[in-house]
This record gives sequence, C-alpha cells and structure tokens, in this order.
Amino acid sequence: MSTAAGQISAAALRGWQLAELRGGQLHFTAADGLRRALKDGFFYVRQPAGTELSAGDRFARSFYLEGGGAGDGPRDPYRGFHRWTSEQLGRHQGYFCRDADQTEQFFLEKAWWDRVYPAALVQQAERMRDFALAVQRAVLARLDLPRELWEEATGHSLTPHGTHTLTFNHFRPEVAARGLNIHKDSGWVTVLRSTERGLEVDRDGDWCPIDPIPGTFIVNFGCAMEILMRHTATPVAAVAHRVVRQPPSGGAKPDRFSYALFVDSTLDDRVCPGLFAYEPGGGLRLEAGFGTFLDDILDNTYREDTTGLY
Ligand SMILES: O=C(O)CCC(=O)C(=O)O
Ligand SMILES: [Fe+2]
Repeated sequence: MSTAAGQISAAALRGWQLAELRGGQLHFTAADGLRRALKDGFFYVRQPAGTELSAGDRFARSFYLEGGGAGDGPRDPYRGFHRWTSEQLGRHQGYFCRDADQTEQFFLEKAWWDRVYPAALVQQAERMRDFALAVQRAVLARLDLPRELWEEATGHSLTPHGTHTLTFNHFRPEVAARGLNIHKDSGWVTVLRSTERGLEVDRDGDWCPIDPIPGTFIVNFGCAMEILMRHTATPVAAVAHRVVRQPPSGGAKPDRFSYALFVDSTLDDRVCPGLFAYEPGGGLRLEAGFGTFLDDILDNTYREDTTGLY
C-alpha cells in the first residue's frame, strides 16, 4: 500500500510497473520499467499533483439513479443520465445497460462534455484528457517511430481531431453475470480510475488480478498502438483484460465503479483513413478502417459469446 509520503511498495506493485510523468517524460521506478510496461501492456502512473477526482467519483456512483429531472423531486445534476441515448448523442454515445455483463455504462466524447456533464466533471474530464495525451506523447518519444510521423501514424489522436471519450462503469451486483467481458481497449492509451479490486489482465494465458493503488491511475495500451508498433524494435502489447463478477454485499459496501479516459483516432476518414502499421524503413501501411474496427471491438465485447479481441 502507499504511505502518507506517497511511497508505493514493491509488494503493492507485485512486479508490475510504476511511472511518474515529470517534465513531459515518464520516469519508471524500475530501470527497465518502460520495456516491461510495453510487454505487460499497461502500467501504473502516479496521479499528477493536485488531481481532483470527486466530480468523477460522484458521477460514477449516481449517473444511473433516478432523481435527475422533473417529477423526481429536487434535481441532482449527477443523476438521471440513463435518459441520454445514442439516438440523441450519436453512435456509441450515452447510456448503455448491458445484458451479458454487470456493467451499465455512460460513454461521452469530448464534443458533448460541455452540454451534458456538470461543470466540475467537464473540468476533470479535460484534465484527464490532457494527462492521457501527455502520457501518450511521453511513450511515443521512447518508441521506434520517427516524430514527424506521430500525427498521421496515430490517427491525429493527439490533436483536437482525436476521439477522446470519458466512459463510466457501474457494476450491478444484483445481476448474475460476468463483471465486464474480456477485451482490449481499441485505441492508443486509456487512463483508468478505479478504487476496488476486480480487474484482471491476461498474462501468458493466466488471469492476474490488478488491484488499484491509491494515488495512481492505470494506463492501458490499446489495439491501435499494438498494430502500429508490431513490426518495430519496440513492439507494444495491448493488454487483454476483464472485470470479474462482483458479488452482492447486501448493502455492506458501495457498488464497484470505474471510469476511464480513452484516446482513439479521429473518426473522420477525410482526416485519417484508418489504422496503420509502421514498417521501419518502409513507412506507414494501412491495416484497417478505423470506424469498422471500433464497431467490431465494441460489439464483440458486449455479446454473450464473443470477446472484444481482434
Ligand atoms: O473497471 C475496470 O477496472 C476496467 C474497465 C475497462 O476495462 C473499460 O472500461 O474498458
Ligand atoms: Fe478496458
């Protein structure tokens, strides 16, 4: 566990990697931390100084509850978000209640944040987005990818054209189902906030629990990063992960929640045609159309009998 001084013990890390972002660079606690994180497909990162998570945590605990509108008594601006649908907001946006998983979710891309999220949450979302992009740049700087290719290679994800989504998960313990199906995140990096156990990652066929460490986020690498770097001297694994079923506690403890800032490529095919693989010496080769790729991963994640892998 971490101490008041912010020390995180080797025991808490259990062999996984921990980094801090300082001056735009990632400093890992282990000498070969980056190399190992690229292989693991994720790492813990210290939250930047002054990180304020109360708006996000409050939203995660209440977005699905009644009480956010007329007729429900006093309006709570953090409730009632089950009324936002993808018909109003567009594909993969808004509230989703899954059948085959315990999760109910709220997905929202940055273009909507101002109009939908409470102001304090917009501010937190923007900070998490800026942090995620800074982490992504710091990782790219250490990969076998020429800097002049970054923008095109990463589907303009580092620019305002990128798709930047803040997604919330509420795990309903009364639903007899897996927590969240096996999947890889689709894009570049994910910055994940969770406070409860339940996340597991696939390590050579074994499922390993990844417990939250106070004061840190978990950074996952996604499919886009894995595909881009697979032929280079610095391959990056997209980590396959899942959340195990959360048992009912009879009200003894709050339901598990998590939320994450996902960095994906632009969805505008006039700006970027899709996902590339980088061939050192040869340049970028188009591997897949981005829109269909994202659709497939998401569809397969939330179906009963498939996994969100590719
Ligand atoms: O709840 C968690 O710990 C993980 C959530 C996750 O993997 C996701 O939202 O993509
Ligand atoms: Fe995920």
